[in-house]
This record gives sequence, C-alpha cells and structure tokens, in this order.
Amino acid sequence: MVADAADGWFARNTSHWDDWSLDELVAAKGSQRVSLVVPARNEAGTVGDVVTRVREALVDTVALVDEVVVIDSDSTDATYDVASDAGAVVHRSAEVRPDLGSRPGKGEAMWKSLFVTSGDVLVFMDADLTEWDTHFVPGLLGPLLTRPDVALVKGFYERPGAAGPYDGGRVTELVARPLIALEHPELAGLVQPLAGEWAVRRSLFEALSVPVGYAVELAALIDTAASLGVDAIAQVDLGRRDHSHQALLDLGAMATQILAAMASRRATPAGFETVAARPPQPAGSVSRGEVVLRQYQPGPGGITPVDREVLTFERPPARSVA
Ligand SMILES: O=c1ccn([C@@H]2O[C@H](COP(=O)(O)OP(=O)(O)O[C@H]3O[C@H](CO)[C@@H](O)[C@H](O)[C@H]3O)[C@@H](O)[C@H]2O)c(=O)[nH]1
Ligand SMILES: O=C(O)[C@H](O)COP(=O)(O)O
Repeated sequence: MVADAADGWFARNTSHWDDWSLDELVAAKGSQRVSLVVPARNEAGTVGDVVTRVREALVDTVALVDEVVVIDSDSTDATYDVASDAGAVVHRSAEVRPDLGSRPGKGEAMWKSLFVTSGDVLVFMDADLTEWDTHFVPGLLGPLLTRPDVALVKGFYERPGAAGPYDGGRVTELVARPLIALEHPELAGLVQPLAGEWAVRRSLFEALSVPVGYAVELAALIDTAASLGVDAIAQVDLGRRDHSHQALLDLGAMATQILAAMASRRATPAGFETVAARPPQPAGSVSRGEVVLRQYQPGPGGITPVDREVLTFERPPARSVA
C-alpha cells in the first residue's frame, strides 16, 4: 500500500533536469522573480565558484535568475568577501532584521533570506559543492515554473564515492529515511529528502515554521505535505553532485536537530493554521530550544565526555513576523 503510494507519487512528480530548455523556462517564468539563495558558513574555498558560475550562466547570459544572494552564516573566514567579489549580494545572517535576534544555523540563514530577497521563487543551493553544474538551478525551477500545483521541488543526484550511486548521506540513510518509513510514508518517494538543493515558492516558505539548524529540509517537506498535499512536492534528477563531508560526531548534532523537529511535529501536527500557531519553542522535552548531546572522545585522563549544545529552536512563519 505504502509502496504503491510512493510509486504513484514518484511517477507523477519526478523529472530530469534537461526535461526543459532554458528558453522554455525563461518564457514560463514571465514576470515572476527568481532568487538564488546560498547559505554559507566558512565556505571561502567554494562559494566564489558557485556564485560566479551561476551568475555567468543564468543571470548575465539568460535572464532566468534575478538575484544571487549569499547569506553568510556567522563565518569566521573570508566567505563574505569572496562571495561579494564574485558578484553576489551578501548579507550577514546576524545583521538581517537584528530586531529578531540571531541564532546559529543553516535554517536560520534560509529564514533570514526571506527578509532580504525579492523572488517569488527561491532556489537554495549549498555553498560547499565540489562537483556540480549550473543546470541544477533551471532543473529545480522546471516543475515550479511549469506546474502551478507544485510549490516545492527537491533535487536528487548521483553521489560519487557513496556506496551506491543514489545512497543519501549517513544522516539520510540512518535517520531521515527510517523516520519517513515510520511516520511519514507519504514522503517515501523522495530519493534524497535532505538534499540542500531545492526550490520553493515564497508564498509557501514564508508560511512555514523553520528550524534554525539542519532540520529545515525535512521540516519543510513534512509541513508542505501536511498543508498542501504531497503532490505539491516534486523532485528532479540533477545528475552528479559532491560536497565536503562532515565528521561523524558533527552529524550526530544534525541528526539530533532532525529528531527534535520530528518530535515537535508529532506533538503539533502541521497544517498552515497549526504551523502558524506553533510556538517558536516547541512543547515537550525539546521545549527549551536546545538539547545537550553527550559524546565521548579520548582525553588525557582516558575517555572524556564532551557535551554539545544542539539548537532545536524554530523560527515562526516569516509572514507572521511584523
Ligand atoms: O550553520 C550553518 C551550517 C551550514 N551552513 C551552510 O549550509 C550548507 C550545507 O551545510 P553542510 O554542513 O555542508 O551540510 P551537509 O552535511 O552537506 O548536510 C546535508 O543535509 C542537511 C540536512 O538536511 C542539509 O541542510 C544540507 O544542505 C545537506 O547538504 C553549506 O553551504 C554550509 O556552509 C550554514 O549556512 N550555516
Ligand atoms: O545528507 C546527509 O545524510 C549528511 O549530510 C551526510 O552526508 P555524507 O554522509 O555524504 O557526508
């Protein structure tokens, strides 16, 4: 039954990036504006390439992307200057709407982007890409610009170096996919639910509660399916993609954030009304907005506990913020 539903969704909503020509997409775009948003924390080595290549291919040569915006997420390296020199509009996450305060995290950077971009459609792309191409952006725009019923588009790709070409990463396979199997089988047709390359209509993203950390992707999928139905989500095969990989213990923090966002949604099922009503700090054991993740490392006196504060705080829907 679940398999049939996932197969049906997959057949209806899966495309390949070259299913549309650039000319078709520019025509379908019409008067809508498109913003590319790149959240970046300490990505001075790669963010320049991402910005330069997208700008040359999709801003200067064809008018598909109207602005390339990098949200510098508390970087301590030269990310701001490199992105700026490459031609992006760069904002420091902490300096966007300072009246709203600042939290560390990728989701925070993406939420803050809503206050400094003008796109009717936002395309998100990671800044740490090492193998990728500019067709990622038109690929993600294809379903959004040609299907009014679609509000969110996820990328998926072949991952060189992974055990199997379509394996997700470690958190995808060990946390996200099992959670989907247990609690959100309606999302089982997504090949890479945690992909950082995705596109969304502003009207949807500004109506969603946004976890400040790495749970932003899974939360957006769950809340979109709950609010608009799973057929408002589509996915696109983007070809090959590689990126820099985090250490296992850092991924423990990512997994904790994802599990916390799921727990919060279990307590308050999503839907536009309930999403809007959900307090920024969810009820239950994660209500403090952060949890302590104890991990162990070798130390001078033997095995040493290391406590890591993991932020599970969520931002309310941006449209509810004055
Ligand atoms: O506090 C942060 C942390 C990361 N990033 C940026 O977010 C992007 C992705 O971060 P990364 O640490 O490379 O994530 P991954 O380990 O690759 O995690 C995968 O899975 C995550 C959970 O769904 C997604 O958010 C990521 O986009 C996806 O690539 C990069 O541009 C980072 O610079 C920020 O802007 N702020
Ligand atoms: O997407 C994921 O599951 C995490 O980002 C980890 O990916 P990796 O195992 O490829 O580093």
